[in-house]
Amino acid sequence: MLFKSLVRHCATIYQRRFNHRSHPRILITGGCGQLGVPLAKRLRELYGRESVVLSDIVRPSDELLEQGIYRYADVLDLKQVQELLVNNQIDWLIHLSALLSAVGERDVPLAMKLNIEGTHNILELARKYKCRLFIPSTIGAFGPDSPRNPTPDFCIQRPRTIYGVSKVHAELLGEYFHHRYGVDFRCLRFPGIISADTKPGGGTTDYAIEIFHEALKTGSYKCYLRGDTRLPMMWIDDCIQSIVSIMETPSNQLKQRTYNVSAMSFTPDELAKAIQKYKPKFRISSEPDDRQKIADSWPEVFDDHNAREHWNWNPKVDLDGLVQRMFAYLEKQ
Ligand SMILES: NC(=O)c1ccc[n+]([C@@H]2O[C@H](COP(=O)([O-])OP(=O)(O)OC[C@H]3O[C@@H](n4cnc5c(N)ncnc54)[C@H](O)[C@@H]3O)[C@@H](O)[C@H]2O)c1
Ligand SMILES: C[C@@H](O)[C@H](N)C(=O)O
Repeated sequence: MLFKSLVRHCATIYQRRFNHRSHPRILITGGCGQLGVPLAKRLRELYGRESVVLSDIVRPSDELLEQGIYRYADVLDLKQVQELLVNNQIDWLIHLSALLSAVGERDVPLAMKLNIEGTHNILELARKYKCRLFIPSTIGAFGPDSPRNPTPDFCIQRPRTIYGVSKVHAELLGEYFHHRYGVDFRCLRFPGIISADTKPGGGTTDYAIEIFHEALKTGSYKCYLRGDTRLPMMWIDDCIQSIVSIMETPSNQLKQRTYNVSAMSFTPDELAKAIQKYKPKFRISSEPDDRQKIADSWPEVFDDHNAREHWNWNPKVDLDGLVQRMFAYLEKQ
């Protein structure tokens, strides 16, 4: 007992003196959303409960508080985030706060503030404190002039949503900070992320989650996109694994700083067919709204061969696997 605590004490002194840790200390901004909650859970499994500080501006659930450290932090307040970085000796900064595509179009001034000014604050802090920085981008960073099937990493990007514009801004500024100041910036462009236990935050791809809840509740779903609207999608566990993989990849192995990652592409009609294997009576109809125009400007199929080649990106879940996982979780509730 005495020997063990002596060893622990020496290890702490060693780590403090040489600033050497076996695990990174991580701060997640906007961490109470669809991606942040499962990401914090996975990072705590990998690096220890105390290594991850989850932050947001919302009141966390009791369950979330029990899982580890939570701190209030508004990314528009640089000093607040700075204090957290310094006090917790943060090594990795994972910046998730953002307004998504559909909600962004409803409040452009707020989207500009949060997605652009918030990102400026985070980049400045990553530069000052030499943090490894992850900012997710999206299929929404492409627009109607981009090749849509497939969409490669490098091509014309002229998005028509404030969300897309703010994400291209983040990609370019992150890469600029990397080249100009040596910031270890890493960015993945995600497709629509599908999860069962966390809710989507107001994007164009949210239908692919809502449809499961309605299938169980009413047996039918009226989709706000046309039945033939093809979009890239990904199961949440693959998304979380992609973040862990890119963050763990040695910097010199990354041949670019922004990568497409994909797993599958489907239309509402194809998803409905896959659901009918479990719920044969399920019916889908469609009444397109403003989100149709957004979806029509986005990639249909994402080309992510660079991520696969450079750091072995390899998603595990396909459409059938996704449907099976959604029902397995939701039917237990
Ligand atoms: N979910 C997807 O399908 C998807 C796809 C591509 C990219 N992304 C990106 O991943 C990131 C996380 O997405 P998500 O789906 O978890 O979003 P979400 O909307 O579920 O969560 C965003 C969080 O940001 C928080 N937030 C809002 N204003 C804030 C502020 N001023 N300071 C700090 N936090 C604030 C919100 O409270 C919310 O919890 C975003 O950058 C998004 O663009 C998501
Ligand atoms: C695709 C992604 O960025 C988000 N789910 C949205 O639709 O806005």
